[in-house]
This record gives sequence, structure tokens and C-alpha cells, in this order.
Amino acid sequence: MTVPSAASVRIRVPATSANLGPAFDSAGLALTCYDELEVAVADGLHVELAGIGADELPRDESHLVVRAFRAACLDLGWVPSGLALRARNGIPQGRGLGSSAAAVVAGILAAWALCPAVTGIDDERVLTLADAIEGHPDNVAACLLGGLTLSWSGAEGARATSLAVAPAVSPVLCVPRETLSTHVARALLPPTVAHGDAAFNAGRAALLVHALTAAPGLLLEATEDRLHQDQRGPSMPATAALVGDLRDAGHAAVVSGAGPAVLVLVPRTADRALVHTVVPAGWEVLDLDVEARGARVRYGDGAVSS
Ligand SMILES: Nc1ncnc2c1ncn2[C@@H]1O[C@H](COP(=O)(O)OP(=O)(O)O)[C@@H](O)[C@H]1O
Ligand SMILES: N[C@@H](CCOP(=O)(O)O)C(=O)O
Repeated sequence: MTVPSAASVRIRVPATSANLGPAFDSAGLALTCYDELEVAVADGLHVELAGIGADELPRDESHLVVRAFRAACLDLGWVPSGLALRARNGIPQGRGLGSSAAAVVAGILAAWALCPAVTGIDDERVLTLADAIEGHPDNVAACLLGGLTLSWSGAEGARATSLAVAPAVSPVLCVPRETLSTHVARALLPPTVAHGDAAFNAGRAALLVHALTAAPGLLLEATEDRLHQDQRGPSMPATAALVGDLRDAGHAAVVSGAGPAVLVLVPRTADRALVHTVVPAGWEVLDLDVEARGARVRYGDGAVSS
């Protein structure tokens, strides 16, 4: 869409759950849990934070939204005088819910929306840069585009497409108090995998797309994984135990992203309550929906782009 001139922009970016079991580094699901930001060009750098992580996150150039904004300005050839950022964060950080991807997408979208020379937001360029900063395309694709996204690396960078999820599919998130850095979790993966395991996951990942879009009754089988969850299990034993308990009870539970949160893909909304009965004390259980549209940009004049 065409970008109206904007003195400030409001941006809403969703949480995302990547992998969804077998589709490591390629599938992502946008969820109805958000960070909300207001960004304007200013003199110097001003960062105001509220919500989750406000006491831990930096307020200087190392803030991830600011870093992504600067990277996008460089990409656009624009040198703003400075930046005023106000953020209210609703996405738990370091849990496998794509908080870093959301921060990166927000920063890049802010630069595109505020840059005077820009006439429209180019989703492909936003995705390419976001993937380069984040290091894997799955979360940033889902955050930007919404719905169920499939992402891959092409010769020119990350590519992605978004599919509509069957309306009956009801995501339940189980969020622990503990955190795990995605960087650390990625270092736990072995450099090679057995051919049989790769073939197993290829079949399940293909089935996952069918299950999520048209046949939710297949979600338990479609979310089986052999490439990353067991390998990372020792770093998050409570997560591994909960995924096992939920799957034993017939629920399509997976490690959300790199963990340690657990995502349950419930085939019928009415069955969410059954999931709650399996989750032990100490976990926050959130009944969410799929965010179909992804990141939204609201300009000073009220126009909305997504
Ligand atoms: N809203 C945010 N604002 C600034 N930095 C953020 C924000 N969300 C995440 N981050 C940065 O990303 C880190 C978490 O990233 P990561 O380990 O990839 O976990 P996640 O699974 O939540 O993306 C945080 O410790 C912080 O440095
Ligand atoms: N495919 C990535 C996904 C990481 O997601 P996050 O929400 O934990 O950042 C991986 O499994 O490493």
C-alpha cells in the first residue's frame, strides 16, 4: 500500500510460534498476543518501555527495535536525526514465542513507515532484512504476514507465503517462568541428521500443512518431530516432560520455537479445557487464536497497513 506521510507511527507485532513440531526453521504461526509500539523521528534517542521485560531491556542503541530500525535506515539510505520509541510489550521474552523476531520486524517497519522517501512498504525487503538480523526466517515471516507461514531461503534471501488456518484450530500456549536463549538452544543441535529422521520429518511437515489448513484431526501425527525437540530436551526437562504428558493424553503438543514454552494445537475449540487439566502448577496457560493478518502499521492520519 501507499505510505501516507507520518510524523509518528503505531506498530502492533504478534507473537509467533515456529517449527510447530516437524517444520524446523520453516513453519510459523502468528498468535493473538502482541507488542505495541509508537515510533517517531526525534533529536537523539528516547526509549520508554512498559509491560513484559521493561525492567530488563536496554534503553540505548543496543535495544533490538532500535538496532533493527538503524539497519533498515541504512538499507533505505536514510539518516534520521534520531528516534523516539515507546513500547508496551505483551510477548514473553526468551520463551520461544518470537519476541526477538517481533522486535526486529517492528524496528524495520518503523523505518519504512517513517522514511520520507518511501512510498510503500516492500514486504519482501522487510522479510529479507528481518531474516538476516534474526538468523532464521520462520518467526519473522509469521510476524510480518500472519496466519500459518511457510518460509524458505532463496538466492536473493528469505521468501515466505501465508496460509489460512482451519477456523477450528485453537492454539493453547503453556508458558513457564524459565527462559532459554534461542542462540543457546540452536547451539545444542547436531551438525548432521540421519537420513531416516530427515525423511520422517519431511513427511510430517507436509502433513502438518494439510492438518492445519484442512484436516485438524490429523494434528497429533502431523506434529511429530525427530530433528530438534529431543536434542534440546535436556536443556528444558520440564518442557520435555509436559510435551510428553500432553501427547500421551492425545493432544498435539510441541515445543514452541526453541522453547521452553509449549504450544498445543487443539483441533476443536471446545477441547481447550482438556489441555488445562494436564498442565501442572507453575505454567501460565493462555487460550489464544491465530492472528491472521500479522504486523500492523497505523499512521498518524489513522490509515492502517498490514
Ligand atoms: N520487545 C523487545 N524489545 C527489545 N529487545 C527484545 C524484545 N524482545 C526480545 N528482545 C531481545 O531478544 C532476546 C530474546 O530473544 P530470543 O532468545 O530469540 O527469544 P525469543 O524466543 O523470545 O525470541 C531478549 O533477551 C532481548 O535481548
Ligand atoms: N526455528 C527456530 C525458531 C526459534 O524461535 P524462538 O521463538 O525461540 O526465537 C529454532 O528452533 O531455533
